[in-house]
Amino acid sequence: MATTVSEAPKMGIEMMLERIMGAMEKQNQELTELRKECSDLRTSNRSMEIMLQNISQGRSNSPPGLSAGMSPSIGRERARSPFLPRRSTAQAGPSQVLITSPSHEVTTHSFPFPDDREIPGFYVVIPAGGAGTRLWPLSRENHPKFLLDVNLCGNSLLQSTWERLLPLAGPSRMTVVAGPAHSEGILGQLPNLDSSNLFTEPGPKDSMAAIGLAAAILLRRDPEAVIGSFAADHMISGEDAFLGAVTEAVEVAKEGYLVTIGIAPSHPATGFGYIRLGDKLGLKSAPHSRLVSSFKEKPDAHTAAKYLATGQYRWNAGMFVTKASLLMELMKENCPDLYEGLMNISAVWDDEAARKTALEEVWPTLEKIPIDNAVAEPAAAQGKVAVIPSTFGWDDVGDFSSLAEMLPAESNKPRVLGDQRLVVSEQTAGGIVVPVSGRLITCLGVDDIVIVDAPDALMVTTRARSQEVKSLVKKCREAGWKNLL
Ligand SMILES: Nc1nc2c(ncn2[C@@H]2O[C@H](COP(=O)(O)OP(=O)(O)O[C@H]3O[C@H](CO)[C@@H](O)[C@H](O)[C@@H]3O)[C@@H](O)[C@H]2O)c(=O)[nH]1
Repeated sequence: MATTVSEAPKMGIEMMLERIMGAMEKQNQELTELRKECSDLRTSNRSMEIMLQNISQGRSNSPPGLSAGMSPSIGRERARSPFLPRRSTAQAGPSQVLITSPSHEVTTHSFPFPDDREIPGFYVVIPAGGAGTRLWPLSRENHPKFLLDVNLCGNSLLQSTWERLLPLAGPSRMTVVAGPAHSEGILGQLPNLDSSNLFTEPGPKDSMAAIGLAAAILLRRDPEAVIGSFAADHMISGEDAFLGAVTEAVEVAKEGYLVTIGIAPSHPATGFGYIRLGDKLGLKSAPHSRLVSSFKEKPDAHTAAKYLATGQYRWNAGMFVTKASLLMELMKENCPDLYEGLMNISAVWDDEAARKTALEEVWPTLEKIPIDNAVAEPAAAQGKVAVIPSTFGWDDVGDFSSLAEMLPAESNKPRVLGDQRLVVSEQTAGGIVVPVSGRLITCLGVDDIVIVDAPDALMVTTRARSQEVKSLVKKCREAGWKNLL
């Protein structure tokens, strides 16, 4: 059809617009490519930096099973797992920690604290045992949860625990109890830990034997010692509130109590101890302290719900502050064989040959029991346990679901722990994806999913069942996959 005179300018404008749009699109494409090149360059620079750092520190080794990751855009950038911290605490500057409280409020804060809070005669004991199997395949027997930088903040959970408590005890009164398989890893991560303060146990005998061993040794070194045991693998926010609570706990411990720290419960969890608040102690130096009228370790769901409804209960944070002498007395009363065994071992601790013999002979005979059942429950019934109800954020990073809570959420997307570029998703809400192997992970329409993609093992579950990863690990063991656990 012929073009009329009135249509001619319109055609010209349309063509011009088309050309402009075309040029803009081309520019956009070029910009996208440039951005990608920049990002790749940044990544490869970072990876070279890390490689150089590792070479200069003689740390080119990777953990078995967590090595060589590949991705189309980032090549072989991951010589080691990103979940193993690259720095020891001596080299680490103030670190940012991303933490959630039971109310799921996420906060960040910096360490270290001012060092004028040291408490003379106060010793920190960090029992570091257990693999944290609910975080498999991130955690392994050789690289348990406490040695991992689970939220990629730059510090392992153990290093964060150390830095958090250092201001109260100073390096000479910081101690760790762990198995021989982890000694090297612990000393590597905590270069300021005095080797004589690393109490190596021949094998896992649960928390009473571990904390009791430290108490028995410290009691011989300092009969007036007040000790505080703090799990190696918890996350805490609100440093002032935390240090304040521990300082109050020490004051109460000096009065002859076994002191716990109480966390306001957010749901009827069955994996925690429950503390029933009793009367106020009325101590000037510890204004928040209260007596504990009962202590129940890990009640069933029904009982936990009943406790919650009363408003009278707190979760036990897994921290115990007490005179070393009182802890030993309580052990003597409630588990006399364990007491005797530990006293015998501690008597020869400083003589290497005698210690070795005592450990070989006595350790295997010791009762395997958590401190909560061994002494906290019976001592509470006798009115010997106190509590400082806490106001700080606390999480025991028990499983992938609690790990997910620490990450910022975006609607209709899973939370990604690691390289965001490796996860492409569509209508996938509420889950968590951990891309470790370096390959692309895609998901469509699967809500609340948990995907952990290590180079040698892929774990898929739901957030609701992430507590049960432990049983999956057991099954893998039975199926002959011990080398991957
Ligand atoms: N060295 C060593 N440490 C151990 C051993 N067994 C446990 N531990 C350490 O002792 C602490 C507590 O042990 P868990 O086994 O992790 O205890 P839990 O089931 O989490 O329960 C405890 O903590 C809860 C809070 O997380 C509490 O609510 C509960 O009452 C209890 O105290 C952790 O730091 C753990 O590494 C062992 O054999 N050896």
